[in-house]
Amino acid sequence: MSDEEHASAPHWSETWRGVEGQVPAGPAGYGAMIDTLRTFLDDVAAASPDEAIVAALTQDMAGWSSKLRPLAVPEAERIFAHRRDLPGRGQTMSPQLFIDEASAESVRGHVTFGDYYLGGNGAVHGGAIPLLFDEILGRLSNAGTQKRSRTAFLHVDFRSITPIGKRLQIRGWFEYEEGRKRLLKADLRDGDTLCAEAEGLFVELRPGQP
Ligand SMILES: CCCCCCCC(=O)SCCNC(=O)CCNC(=O)[C@H](O)C(C)(C)COP(=O)(O)OP(=O)(O)OC[C@H]1O[C@@H](n2cnc3c(N)ncnc32)[C@H](O)[C@@H]1OP(=O)(O)O
Repeated sequence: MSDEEHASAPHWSETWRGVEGQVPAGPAGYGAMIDTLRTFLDDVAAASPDEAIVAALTQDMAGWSSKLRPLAVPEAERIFAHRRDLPGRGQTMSPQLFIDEASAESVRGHVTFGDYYLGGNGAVHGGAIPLLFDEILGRLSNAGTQKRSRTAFLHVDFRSITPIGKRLQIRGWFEYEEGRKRLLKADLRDGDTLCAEAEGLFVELRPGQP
């Protein structure tokens, strides 16, 4: 998907876009580069390359690392994971989350775990699913007029296998707020099948807390 297609896709509600503030513009094509990186990681995970391909790939990747290393900037100036206008925030640590509907109280979206997230026997790795829940609930906790919070705990129940390569539905919502504490819940479904559900406590940061 091109940056233009990303930008016109109905992914962020105005509510989320408004509260999440400015995003770094970044160079044209950044979203497409991250999409290519995601596909690349899936291809690496799925392939059984021969020795020549492994050697060539290692050399190519090392070449790109040496081009990128001198371009490193401080965290505040980084683009990776800061493009909140793009599905998946322009990062590859967690799977690409597409938001279909969002408000300050709840959010609904979809996600497909590629081969990169395979645990075994066609099931998504058990560590990749909490990443997704933390992503969606962390963003929801900080939506609306909320002050910034951090995850204090994230409890995940794995109810059935989460399949690789299938479009899954994800929802998140506020349960309650009490002082600085916000309890949020989320679930991940494959059609009618509940794959996993989560409960997270997010604690509003005091001034000066990192
Ligand atoms: C765009 C980005 C999207 C992705 C978002 C991702 C969000 C994240 O993952 S953040 C990274 C992971 N989280 C962290 O690193 C947090 C590390 N922990 C901390 O910084 C602190 O422990 C923090 C801020 C959570 C709480 O510390 P502090 O502010 O001192 O709170 P504290 O005063 O101890 O507790 C406040 C209340 O929360 C409760 N609480 C705090 N931690 C817990 C916990 N783990 N379990 C249960 N209750 C807790 C306390 O009991 C207290 O309750 P009450 O007011 O009823 O007495």
